[in-house]
Amino acid sequence: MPRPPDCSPSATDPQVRGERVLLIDDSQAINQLLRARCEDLAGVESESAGSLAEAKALLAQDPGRFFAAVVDLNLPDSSEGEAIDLVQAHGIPAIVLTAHFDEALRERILAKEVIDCLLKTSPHEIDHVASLVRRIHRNQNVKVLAVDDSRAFLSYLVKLLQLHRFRVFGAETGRKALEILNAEPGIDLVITDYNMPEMDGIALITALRQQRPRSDLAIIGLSEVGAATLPVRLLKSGANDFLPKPFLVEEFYCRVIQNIEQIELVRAIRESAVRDSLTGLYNRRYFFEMAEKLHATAQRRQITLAAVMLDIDHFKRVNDTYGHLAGDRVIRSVANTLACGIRQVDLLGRYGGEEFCILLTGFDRDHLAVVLERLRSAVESTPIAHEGRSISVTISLGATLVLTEGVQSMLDRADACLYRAKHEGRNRFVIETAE
Ligand SMILES: Nc1nc2c(ncn2[C@@H]2O[C@H](COP(=O)(O)OP(=O)(O)OP(=O)(O)O)[C@@H](O)[C@H]2O)c(=O)[nH]1
Repeated sequence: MPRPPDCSPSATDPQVRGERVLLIDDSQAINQLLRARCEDLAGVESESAGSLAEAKALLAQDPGRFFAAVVDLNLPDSSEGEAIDLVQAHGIPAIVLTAHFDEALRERILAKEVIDCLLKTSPHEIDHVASLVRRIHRNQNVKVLAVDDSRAFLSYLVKLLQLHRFRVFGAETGRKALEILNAEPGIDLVITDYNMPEMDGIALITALRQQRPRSDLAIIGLSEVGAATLPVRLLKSGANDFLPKPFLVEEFYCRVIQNIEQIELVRAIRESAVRDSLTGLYNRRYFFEMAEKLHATAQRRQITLAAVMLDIDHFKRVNDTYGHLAGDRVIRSVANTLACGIRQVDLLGRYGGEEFCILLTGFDRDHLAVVLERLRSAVESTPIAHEGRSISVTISLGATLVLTEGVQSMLDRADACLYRAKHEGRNRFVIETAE
């Protein structure tokens, strides 16, 4: 899926608690296989220990770097699951691996409040572990709101969700839930009880649906076993799913994960429809869709609108000298530099090939010149590493502040300015104003 350029290093995001997974298994082969699958499938780095003693040594320094641990139940120096207790004592949730399985063992391990207990008998199972590691890693950035008027049950829900590393919010009333949802952007899942005083689950779900559709916010309704029609009433009022209380913890996690992944899938499909696959910038179609709105607002409110066209100088030479893969890398790097050089409110898109377009509101000529010079100089001073070589490129930019009838005609005028900038020697900008 094309992803928008990232100007903030996610590794330093204070919300992300750990970036690595700890693998504890006395089989080197399993550790190596897991390490490879966690990297390939989950994009997650790992550190491994072959025994309880080695795990202790790894955890002696900065255990906060681990967001989860995959723990073999039987180690040479531990056969009673001491490694599970060890990682949990450091606040690290555990995925437990066993070579064989029976119901009594499963019960005993799940009672230790682990993420899951899985077999490690086939490569298929190892992939399953890696998928779970990816899920837990991602959960660190997924916000979930739990709503229940019973304080005890609410803290139980919160605990279950925190074990899977979600960022959890709790509310004891529907009204409080609505307050949290408005104050905290980006909540993806609400789990709400039905039986609550003042505002019951159905009233809360109805209110939530007025703000966010099913495809954007998942809701799971919970209720004690009661009226047979209750699940269907919850679903009809807008819940995506229903779970009777009390539930099996494993079923709870299955449903939470399914609902979160549904939301992520819809989001990914939406994103890939509006983003260019090489750069992650908006594609031309979506750029125009948004640009028409900005243009209409600028006309209505009488604010200045600048249309900018820019392209990479002598880009054909980059392809000819270093090859098309290098050319693609240069286009990606320039896109990233541009994205980091403008404000969030500005609109940037890939126009085609090595050409980009930007719309900016509220700038006079002098301020626009400052922005364009900043972009020009940022690209010039950002060499791109490719196969041990460093490629430097420059850009030329053309811009108009003449607010004509449509976006296309403004971009045509900006393109004429870009042509002048090329003609005057490249690596520069030309701005057209109304005077
Ligand atoms: N690698 C790569 N090359 C592309 C892509 N899209 C277009 N190109 C190449 O970009 C080059 C654009 O070259 P020209 O339009 O001649 O312009 P230029 O060499 O940049 O020269 P000036 O614009 O005049 O400075 C062509 O060789 C295209 O094949 C792409 O997605 N990836």
